[in-house]
Amino acid sequence: MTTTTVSSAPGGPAGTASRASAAVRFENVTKDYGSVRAVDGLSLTLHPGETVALLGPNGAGKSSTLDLLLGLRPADSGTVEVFGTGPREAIVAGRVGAMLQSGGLMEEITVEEIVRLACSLHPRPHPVDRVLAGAGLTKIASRRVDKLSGGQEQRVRFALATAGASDLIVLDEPTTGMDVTSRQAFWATMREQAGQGRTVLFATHYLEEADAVADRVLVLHRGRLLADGTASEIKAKAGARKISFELEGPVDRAAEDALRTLPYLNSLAVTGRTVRIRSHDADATVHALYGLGLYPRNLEVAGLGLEQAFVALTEAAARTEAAARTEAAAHTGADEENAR
Ligand SMILES: Nc1ncnc2c1ncn2[C@@H]1O[C@H](COP(=O)(O)OP(=O)(O)OP(=O)(O)O)[C@@H](O)[C@H]1O
Repeated sequence: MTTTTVSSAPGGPAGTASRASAAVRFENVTKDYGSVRAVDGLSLTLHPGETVALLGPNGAGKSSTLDLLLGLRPADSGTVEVFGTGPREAIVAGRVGAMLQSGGLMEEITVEEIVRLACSLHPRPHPVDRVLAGAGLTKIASRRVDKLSGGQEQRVRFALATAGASDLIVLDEPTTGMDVTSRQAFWATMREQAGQGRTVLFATHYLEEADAVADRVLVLHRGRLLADGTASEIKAKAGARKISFELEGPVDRAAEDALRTLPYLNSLAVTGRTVRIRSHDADATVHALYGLGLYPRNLEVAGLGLEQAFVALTEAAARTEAAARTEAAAHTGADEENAR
């Protein structure tokens, strides 16, 4: 049987004070859609003032996680708290602003009117002009919402998310469809919001945005947290430095065996005389390489981008899962064999 814990309000039982100081707290949260487990025992804490990127391949559970956080769907089990209360209480108190991926905007209403409406509904509204300017909408304030381009619609959604002084801003793939200039303006506004102490959580497929904007990166895979750290820490976890060089002669078995003894080795690929290595600590690996007496030439060391790190991590997780499935299937086969 699964249970959903009802979150406690601030000032409640012992232990609540530290819980309330977290902006977001997930504890062992699970969400199923029929036979699909979208969120699988997820635990995490976001602290006030953090800007956090939520990454993951398609279907990793990013939108489901945000839906749970916003109280749009109930968790099947576990606890979801926003500023120490349930998501709905936090939203009613005006503490959360959200920009979701889809969701139709009202029709036959102008940009200014819809923003004005959002401001009027917020318990702690910002001035309408400021919200319009922050989302780059001043020049198209009198245009009808149903006549906007996809990127302009995104900016309206952003304006709705920032209509008041919310403490947490949740954004699901916010810059999809925006041109480069709009994106830059968007992130400038977002940085301003974060600078005022707001917590910002955004799901994105643009890894360069996560790298440039986020203090912290969460990588989801099959509803589970695969990595949690700064962009640099995520890169390091994936074996973040690439080392390449050539050897004078062909790389024979002895040379390859010697290379495999290098410290902090994440992967080793040999093509003819060219050797490519991924290392968790390039300085230590290169230092040891010179100790092997192999005389590397044209040595290059390059950083792994967040994108490559993300691909490396998710592919490694998929490989581990596939190996576990194969092993489980082999066990099942052996059990059946033994039973005969
Ligand atoms: N309403 C739903 N009914 C059934 N299955 C769903 C529903 N919503 C999501 N799923 C499934 O749950 C899993 C997680 O989906 P989710 O949309 O949370 O992932 P995501 O990381 O946001 O993906 P994307 O990057 O493609 O937006 C997927 O397997 C998806 O097919």
